[in-house]
Amino acid sequence: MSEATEKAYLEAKKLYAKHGVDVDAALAKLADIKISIHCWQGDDVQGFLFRDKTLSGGIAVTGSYPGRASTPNELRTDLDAALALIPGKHKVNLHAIYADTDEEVDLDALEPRHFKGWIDWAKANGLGLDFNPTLFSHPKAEDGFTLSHTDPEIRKFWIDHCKASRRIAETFGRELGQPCVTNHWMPDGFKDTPVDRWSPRARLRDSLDEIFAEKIDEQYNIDAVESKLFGIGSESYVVGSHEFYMGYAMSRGKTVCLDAGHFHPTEVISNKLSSILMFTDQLLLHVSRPVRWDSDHVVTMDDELLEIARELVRGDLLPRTHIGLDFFDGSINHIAAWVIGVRNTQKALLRALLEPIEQLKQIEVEKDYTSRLALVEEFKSYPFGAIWDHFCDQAGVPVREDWLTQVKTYEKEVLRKRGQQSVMQ
Ligand SMILES: C[C@H](O)[C@H](O)[C@@H](O)C(=O)CO
Ligand SMILES: [Mn+2]
Repeated sequence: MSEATEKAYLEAKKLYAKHGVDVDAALAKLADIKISIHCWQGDDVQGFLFRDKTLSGGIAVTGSYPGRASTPNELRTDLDAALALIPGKHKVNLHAIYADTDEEVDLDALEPRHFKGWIDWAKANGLGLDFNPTLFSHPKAEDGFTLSHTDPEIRKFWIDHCKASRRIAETFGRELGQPCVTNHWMPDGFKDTPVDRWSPRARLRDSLDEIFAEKIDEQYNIDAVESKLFGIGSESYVVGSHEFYMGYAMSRGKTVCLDAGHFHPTEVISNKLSSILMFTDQLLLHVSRPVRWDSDHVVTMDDELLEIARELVRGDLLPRTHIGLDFFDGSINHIAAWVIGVRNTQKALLRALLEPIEQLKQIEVEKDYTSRLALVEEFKSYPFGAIWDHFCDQAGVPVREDWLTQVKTYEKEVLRKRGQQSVMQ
């Protein structure tokens, strides 16, 4: 560590200690938090199974930054490059379309062996894996309906795909010694106001019940369900709404997934965490950033990210929350996007861990709202950056923006040599 970094760290530590904040304990907690890094930022949600299919499902990637991964090996090499710039040991979140196989296999016939390359790589790198069935970018999802489709044949195809996905996830969990979270998200919905809101939801409920009827040990696989308010082409009605999945998860013992970009523009997920975890065991987060119509911009250190982190820390909700990221930006360096998103999420958690929580809670109980506001505001400018620099240094990853130099070198030596691909979706 440079002398200046060390000095700044020791000075900062003294300031926090004045308020009874144990910086070492905060850093130990931070080191234990795994972030699930979504593989799909690395290739603009293209996957490897259906290379000629364009992205569907009411989500979109814009931008054509050169060098996106187009093979499993390239994607893993890119993830290696990003992970080298991120402190701690994490998880990687795969979608079914990222199968590593030369076989021509459809989604309903996928098996754990099609993901052997990922399992071997995760094992070698001490990483966990999470999973998602892919219910989009496929001919059988072309009219925007999957598990709630009116055609029983199409529903069966997607039910079989989700069943296959849970078996793959179970293998991930068993092989890697840590549970795999399998998140079920599907785009089903109508562009315009439907006449019948009930029937698609009844069909979705029944399809999910059939998928989850197969017992899989929760030690290896945790099932989550992700709602959405609207997508492109499903502006008026989404079958899997927030209320639908709240009810479904609560009644079936499943895990709710909250995506920060899936609610009304002024509605925030930070205010939902304590309510949901009051009544369920676990929660999955898709940390993202909505911007107007888009739910998936790269995570920045904005107010909502900080508030999510504070809720998790102040409510002691971290042990019951799986933190995943979900964004895809094709207009910037794909590796930098991962690094920015993960490091920001970690930094927000550190800021929350460095707050004098007991003192603030006591002040609130005493109804001294003036001191509450004053202290919370003052703590926003406490020198958490010096503590973060120390954490990065101890973890052997670049301090501050030094990581960008490595990304630029990687771009020059690896990404630019892959050639210019057109990725505008
Ligand atoms: C690719 C993911 O499954 C997708 O982003 C989903 O999680 C989502 O948020 C869709 O809007
Ligand atoms: Mn999501």
